[in-house]
Amino acid sequence: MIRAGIVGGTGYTGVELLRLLLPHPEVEVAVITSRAEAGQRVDAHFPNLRGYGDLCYTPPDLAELDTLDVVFFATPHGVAMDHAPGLLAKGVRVIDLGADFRLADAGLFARWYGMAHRAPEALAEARYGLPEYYRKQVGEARLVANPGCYPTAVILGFAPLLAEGLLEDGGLIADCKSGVSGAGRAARVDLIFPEVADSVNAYGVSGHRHRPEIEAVLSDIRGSGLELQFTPHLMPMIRGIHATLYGQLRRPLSDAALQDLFARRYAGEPFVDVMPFGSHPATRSVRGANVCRIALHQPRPGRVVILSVIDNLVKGAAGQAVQNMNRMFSLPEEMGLAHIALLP
Ligand SMILES: NC(=O)C1=CN([C@@H]2O[C@H](COP(=O)(O)OP(=O)(O)OC[C@H]3O[C@@H](n4cnc5c(N)ncnc54)[C@H](OP(=O)(O)O)[C@@H]3O)[C@@H](O)[C@H]2O)C=CC1
Ligand SMILES: CC(=O)N[C@@H](CCC(=O)OP(=O)(O)O)C(=O)O
Repeated sequence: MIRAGIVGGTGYTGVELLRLLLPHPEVEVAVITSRAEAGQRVDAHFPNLRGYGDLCYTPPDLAELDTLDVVFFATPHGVAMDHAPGLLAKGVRVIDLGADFRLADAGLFARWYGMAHRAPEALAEARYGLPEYYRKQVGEARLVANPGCYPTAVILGFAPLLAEGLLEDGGLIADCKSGVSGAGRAARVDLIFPEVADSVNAYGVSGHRHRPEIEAVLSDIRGSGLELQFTPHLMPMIRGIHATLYGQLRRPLSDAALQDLFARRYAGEPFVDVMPFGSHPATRSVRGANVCRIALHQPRPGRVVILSVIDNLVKGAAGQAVQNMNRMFSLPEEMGLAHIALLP
């Protein structure tokens, strides 16, 4: 059995990790941390986990984490970078659901996250945990940077066309909507029910920290630098990300050729569903499942619109982290991730 620890076990992604890892046939969750709830039973706070053991929260303690096989950091940025080097030195593998190791360039990290990177050596060895594009690297990694939720939806949608050099540089747009759980569980007035219900707003239009992540990864996949407009919106729903991606083709492609390109690129990928051409995937169709559903449109010749939906807490966070763990420990990638989305 893989002995796993979760740092940040009271947040939405930490609890989602528990939902996926407690029934995982090859994993024993040995440590779950919370500073605020140390000593409390996990299922006293999260009754959906009753019947899955008697785990209690402990304070984050490096000596205890040192003894594990893998530690997941489901913490705000700036936490994992302080612990990862010590854990790696003890042979513990690390998966960070936060942003500490996503931007390979420490200068870029400092600019967007407002803090100097405190573990540049670990940053240099971290691998970006999007198995559909970095499967081999994830399999060999000791430290995996789990992608951001918006970047997962945007990259999986844009990458097949960009990798083939089929999109013009100008006019790449990612217009995205997120459920409120994307902002985490910490109390904030702008996230209480009367503030978010029955209303929609854009935010971060002039610059959101996921933009450099998306641009860096798509540039890497394409093999040359690119820029895009990323516009996130907060939606009055709990889970889900819906990305509407706009691009202009460099040369004419029929609808059937477009569809075939995506179908071939994601053939055999257990967690990417290329829907019939012209479909309109709903976030509801991925709720609770580790899947990204993609649909293609070409409303006018050359204008491509790609729709990509994920559950931010599953394929956008905890599910992808388990997929990465499976890969790092040479288990089948689908293990423990066979959930069908909740409908309605
Ligand atoms: N929500 C989402 O949809 C997604 C989130 N992410 C990222 O995953 C990470 C976790 O997100 P989320 O679950 O939403 O966050 P939450 O705010 O819901 O939870 C944060 C958790 O981290 C713990 N924590 C906070 N500060 C520290 C610290 N200094 N040391 C140790 N533990 C700490 C908290 O517990 P306590 O304070 O009691 O120790 C809590 O359990 C973030 O980096 C986020 O950006 C990534 C993709 C999607
Ligand atoms: C709705 C909402 O507020 N979403 C968050 C992004 C999700 C997240 O947690 O950020 P990471 O993926 O970088 O870890 C935001 O826009 O800041």
